[in-house]
Amino acid sequence: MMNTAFISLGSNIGDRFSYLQDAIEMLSSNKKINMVNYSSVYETDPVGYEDQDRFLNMVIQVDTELSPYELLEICLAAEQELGRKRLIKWGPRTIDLDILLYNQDNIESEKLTVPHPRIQERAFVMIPLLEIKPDITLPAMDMPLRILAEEIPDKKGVQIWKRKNGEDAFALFES
Ligand SMILES: Nc1ncnc2c1ncn2[C@@H]1O[C@H](COP(=O)(O)OP(=O)(O)OP(=O)(O)O)[C@@H](O)[C@H]1O
Ligand SMILES: Nc1nc2c(c(=O)[nH]1)N=C(CO)CN2
Repeated sequence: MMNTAFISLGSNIGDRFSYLQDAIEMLSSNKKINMVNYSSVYETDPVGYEDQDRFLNMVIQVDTELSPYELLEICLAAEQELGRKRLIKWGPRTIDLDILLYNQDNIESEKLTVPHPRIQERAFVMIPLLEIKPDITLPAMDMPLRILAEEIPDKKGVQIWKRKNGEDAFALFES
């Protein structure tokens, strides 16, 4: 069965854009993952732990035959491969991949919580997510995220860094 998932990517160490590109290439190289869409790349003020460099953040949409747990394993493996180290909670990282949504499923287990529990607190997630899916609704919410996000906190801390051009899923990385 084909499933749709939204994944957020973030990086604030080293060549941040290359980490985003490499992570997307790793996910796309999996035969069971198809890139469907992606947002512009945003430069964002750090949230949670503030004494660190600004992030590049973006959101991608994929179609996949993988279960949510298999998709998580692929994301964690890509993080490992790209040198992610967990030193400080919410601290600097070469790459962070979070599963925001998987269809309209609600998943709550030790390993995985979907929808990602902090979507609605994070302008750096909501702005790119709404860019690619303006009418998105979170499961068990009777209102589109766009309405819930009208009073997005810290909107000023999220600025376009590289604008998406065209609909081709790889155009972003060609220019
Ligand atoms: N929706 C999800 N997407 C990715 N990882 C998740 C999700 N829900 C739970 N996890 C678990 O969280 C762990 C990763 O935590 P991590 O250190 O990346 O958190 P973080 O990205 O720093 O913080 P935050 O969760 O606030 O974004 C993974 O090992 C995974 O098992
Ligand atoms: N701007 C920004 N801040 C963060 C980010 C992130 O990706 N972007 N990730 C965090 C932990 O998941 C904590 N804080």
